[in-house]
Amino acid sequence: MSASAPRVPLVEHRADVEALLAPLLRTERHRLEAGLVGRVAAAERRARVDVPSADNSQMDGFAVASTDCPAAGEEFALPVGAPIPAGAAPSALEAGTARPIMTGAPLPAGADLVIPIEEAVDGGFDAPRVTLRPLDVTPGRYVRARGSDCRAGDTVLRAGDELTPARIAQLASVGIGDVDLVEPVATVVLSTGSEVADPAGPLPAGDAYDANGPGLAAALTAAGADVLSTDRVPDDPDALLDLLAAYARSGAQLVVTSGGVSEGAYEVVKLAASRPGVDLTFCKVAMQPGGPQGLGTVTLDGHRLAWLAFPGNPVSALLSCELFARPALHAPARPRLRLPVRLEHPESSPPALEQYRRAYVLASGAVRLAGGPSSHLLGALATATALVVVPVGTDRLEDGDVLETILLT
Ligand SMILES: Nc1nc2c(c(=O)[nH]1)N[C@H]1C(S)=C(S)[C@@H](COP(=O)(O)OP(=O)(O)OC[C@H]3O[C@@H](n4cnc5c(N)ncnc54)[C@H](O)[C@@H]3O)O[C@H]1N2
Ligand code: MOO
Repeated sequence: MSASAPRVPLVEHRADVEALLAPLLRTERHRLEAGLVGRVAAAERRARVDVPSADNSQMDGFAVASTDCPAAGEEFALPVGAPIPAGAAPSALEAGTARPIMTGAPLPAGADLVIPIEEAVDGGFDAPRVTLRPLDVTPGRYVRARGSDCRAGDTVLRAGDELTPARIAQLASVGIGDVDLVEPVATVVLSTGSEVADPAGPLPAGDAYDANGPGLAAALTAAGADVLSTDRVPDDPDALLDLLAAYARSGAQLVVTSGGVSEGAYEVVKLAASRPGVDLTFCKVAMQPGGPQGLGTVTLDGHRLAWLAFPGNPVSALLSCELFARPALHAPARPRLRLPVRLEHPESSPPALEQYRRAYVLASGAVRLAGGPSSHLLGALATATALVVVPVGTDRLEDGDVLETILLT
């Protein structure tokens, strides 16, 4: 592409990445179990039962009819009937009696109120009579109504929802034993660049340790991908294609590369793009960091891989994963809020680009920018808790400006 090609709007590139990855996303049914925590639902589920399944007691105490109780605070005695443990199917309450009832036990027909044992002033669960002085005798007190948590037929899971511990608990509580989930996409991560070194080894002068391999592998794993391997390759298209052929044979569905997509003389991904079997397009997205992007497919030995070619600067690579790969892999959406930005002095932003600034969320509910806008400033991203989105058309940020903020934690 020429240097003057128009910038592609971010939403357009995101849609292209989604279209590329959509055929890779399979759905499978799984038995509901703890190991599914963090996975993402592919389909809606509805409650099979009311929860609670019957009107039941919220306290250990006595089930009574409110019509048998004088006013709140007054003392009165009632004969004690058969106790109702949790799990019992109780007979009806005889008028003018009290039944010991345990938390979670069904309310007997005829009772509309539970008086907790702490409000018994004489007698108890085992005595023939109990004297009560309730603080309140309003019908429904300490009664959990059938269906007050969830009604049969209510939607309890939507496509795209993350299976959190609470969701797993609720699904179980409404009788759902299996769920349809988005299956992890088999992914390989490849850091390109002759200067990119193994973090376990020595660092030759002027080189850089491979931050993108571990970083992208972690980000893709967090997005639900199954990362099969992480490798490095020098600026040599033959070496790159050899690795891609091995990936294609290994059952990988997606390769994510970093580097080699800008305007230099040794852009290895761009050089590989002219080889047989490689179908990649390159563009500059109207964003910063993360402008130079490539996407497409590579077909080698009869196996086809989708290919996301991210830029090499470490913040650009991680941001590309956040904004393009995550939604396309159907990872749960991050919370987005509009928050005021606290600045010591005004900051500039390139008005033609959507700029992503690293930031901390303050206890006050505002955000403070962390570090500068450059795409090599990985340290600030490592400590940031949010990304502030400076929209296209903005050339200056002032203290107190309210901006969309993506929460990262
Ligand atoms: N003439 C132009 N030059 C550049 C442009 C441009 O539009 N015109 N765009 C700049 C932008 S923006 C970015 S982003 C980078 C993208 O370049 P590449 O994708 O080709 O990436 P590299 O050149 O290979 O690397 C860039 C930078 O990042 C370091 N790097 C690369 N991989 C890793 C890694 N795995 N771990 C740590 N650091 C890595 C690399 O050493 C470079 O410093 O291009 C600009 N140039
Ligand atoms: O787009 Mo580059 O990612 O700004 O450094």
